[in-house]
Amino acid sequence: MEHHSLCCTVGIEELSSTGNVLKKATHPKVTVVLGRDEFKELQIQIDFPKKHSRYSVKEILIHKKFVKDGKATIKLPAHKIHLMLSNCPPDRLAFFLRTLQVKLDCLKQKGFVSQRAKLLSGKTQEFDEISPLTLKDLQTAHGRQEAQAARKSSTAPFKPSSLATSSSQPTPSMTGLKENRKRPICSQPVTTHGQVNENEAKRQKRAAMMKMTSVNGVSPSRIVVKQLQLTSEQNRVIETVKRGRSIFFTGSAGTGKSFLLKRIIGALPPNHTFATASTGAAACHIGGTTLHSFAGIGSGGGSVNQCIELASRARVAQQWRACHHLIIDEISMVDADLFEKLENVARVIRKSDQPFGGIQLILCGDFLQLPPVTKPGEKRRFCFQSEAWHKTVDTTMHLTEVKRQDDPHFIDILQKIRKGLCPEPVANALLATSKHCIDKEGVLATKLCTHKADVDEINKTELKQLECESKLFASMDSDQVYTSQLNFLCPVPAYLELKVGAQVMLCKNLDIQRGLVNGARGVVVGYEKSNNGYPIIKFVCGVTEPIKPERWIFRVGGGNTIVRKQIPLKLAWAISIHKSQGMTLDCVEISLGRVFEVGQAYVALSRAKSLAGLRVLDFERSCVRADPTVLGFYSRLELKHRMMHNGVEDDNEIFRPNPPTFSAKSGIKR
Ligand SMILES: Nc1ncnc2c1ncn2[C@@H]1O[C@H](COP(=O)(O)OP(=O)(O)OP(=O)(O)O)[C@@H](O)[C@H]1O
Ligand SMILES: [Mg+2]
Repeated sequence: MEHHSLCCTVGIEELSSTGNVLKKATHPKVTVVLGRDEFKELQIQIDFPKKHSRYSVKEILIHKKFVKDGKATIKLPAHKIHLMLSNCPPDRLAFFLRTLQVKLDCLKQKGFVSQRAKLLSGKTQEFDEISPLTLKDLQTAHGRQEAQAARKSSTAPFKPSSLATSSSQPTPSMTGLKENRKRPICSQPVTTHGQVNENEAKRQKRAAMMKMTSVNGVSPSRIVVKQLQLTSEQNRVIETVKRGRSIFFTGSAGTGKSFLLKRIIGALPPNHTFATASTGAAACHIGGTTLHSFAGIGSGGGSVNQCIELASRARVAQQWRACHHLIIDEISMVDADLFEKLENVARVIRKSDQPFGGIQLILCGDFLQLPPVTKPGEKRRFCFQSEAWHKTVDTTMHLTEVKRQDDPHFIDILQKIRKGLCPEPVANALLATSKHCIDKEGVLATKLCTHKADVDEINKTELKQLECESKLFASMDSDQVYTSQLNFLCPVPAYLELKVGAQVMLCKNLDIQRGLVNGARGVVVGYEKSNNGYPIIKFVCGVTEPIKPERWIFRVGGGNTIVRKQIPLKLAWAISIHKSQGMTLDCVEISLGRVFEVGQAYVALSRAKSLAGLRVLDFERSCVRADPTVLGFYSRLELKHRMMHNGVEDDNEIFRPNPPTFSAKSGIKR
């Protein structure tokens, strides 16, 4: 169902022969279906409440610049029609457009039935939903694109730079296209997340892809799926979300909670989905905004009535009313008081007696990581201790497969630390890391500090000590009015000062396969000779390459977005443990002498991908602490789960905090 239909808003523009708009109508909540007619030719059908319209598709133009925002325009020149799709779940829209494009390419390869043959056929009109994409379709379409590229390049003068783009448009000689077409390949359907339906099909697909790689030198993942696949437990969470349940999903650090949230965001309609997190850094990981900024209740410190008054301002209230799905990452840092106020505000502003005013909540985090910030002397109350939590959250699910680390020994150490346990072997293993030499070819380990003042001091001093000239890179912000908001939300500064030798960290996933991922560590080794003079970074993963500006887009409510374009780097001699929450780091040095918070040591240690990439200084067993209230909460959940399901896993609630399981890479079975 996912590949061929879209439920969204459709604007239909009818054009004159000169291209002027004659008529325009917008239809919210209609279904756009991709199908085939009786001649197996492509059709787009729009299902309105009482009728449908069909358009045969032979030539199309697709504008997909805003697919990530759930918007695209399909131009059908033969019909003089523009279909403007909006409020589509972004991932689903991307897959729909891909299906449309690929199926059309395949059809063009095969050839259309002539008008005369159609008239003479006497067939009755039919409409069948289109079949899912298969590897064969993808290859056929890919072959057609290559042939087009080859035709273009045979007429265009040779440009050396065309080699640089060959990774996205391989030439036939590079891909061995001919051999490729003859090779038998599986033709199993591919789903939204690129999974084929059967295990055997998976195996065949992998084998086919491996063959393609070896012959073509082209990454098959580029041809087939760019996205990493979800684990089965991640899939179960996404299915529960799609069923409309208000859910809290938890799991230890690195089990892919934020990763999954991004997929959930991609599966929900953007106009009604608000992605937030308790901190700016965490919000940035999921491309959202802070919970405070969404809620529009200032710091949340006022009384409930004051909060309601603040949230009643037109722009904020409109946001609350538009929200059907509220996502909150790093929920552990939201305290009970704030959660209760938000629940109250939601009911009043939305004029609904339902919990949270009927909004579906998608909460995610690990309460054994950083807790809510409290003032001295204030009693801490976690949001799971609130009445509002019990009223709202109807499903709790647990992710158990650790994806950040793949060494079972290190995962085991981290699991103990998470629960506040530090037996002697664990302490010894961590103490032994103080001798680790983790600085690699000029890339020094990032220091994780307990206090922010130390971070600023270290980065400033270290940069100053480099004797060469500095270079300043200024960001391009969509609107100067939002610069301070962007400074808060965006991981990269408005002005990035670099010097050769500066320790930096990548703040965006650029190329997962090559290790250019958010948190990847590197050092500045020079600048491009071109006009732009972008910094050339040598990364720990072995890649050395210039880093160009990237865009960060933040939804600030009401469908509005603010954008910053900047080099995706920040100084990385040091960062604070609070800022590091949610990150994955290559090489880390942690000073735990001044730990002041429960879960702080766990957050710091669990950023490292491996023990080998970790150096712990001033380690004392006393710095490992877990909050007893949280431990109680998790044990109660486990007990409840055992009692309800007698150890049998249920679709609605999974709770298996013990023991941790490991990703396939670790080689340990669950
Ligand atoms: N299904 C998956 N396949 C491959 N990699 C994955 C998958 N899920 C998560 N990852 C990777 O695992 C790492 C950790 O994921 P993520 O940051 O989402 O974990 P988390 O549970 O949010 O951790 P934390 O509690 O520290 O915030 C990331 O590098 C992410 O890309
Ligand atoms: Mg996370």
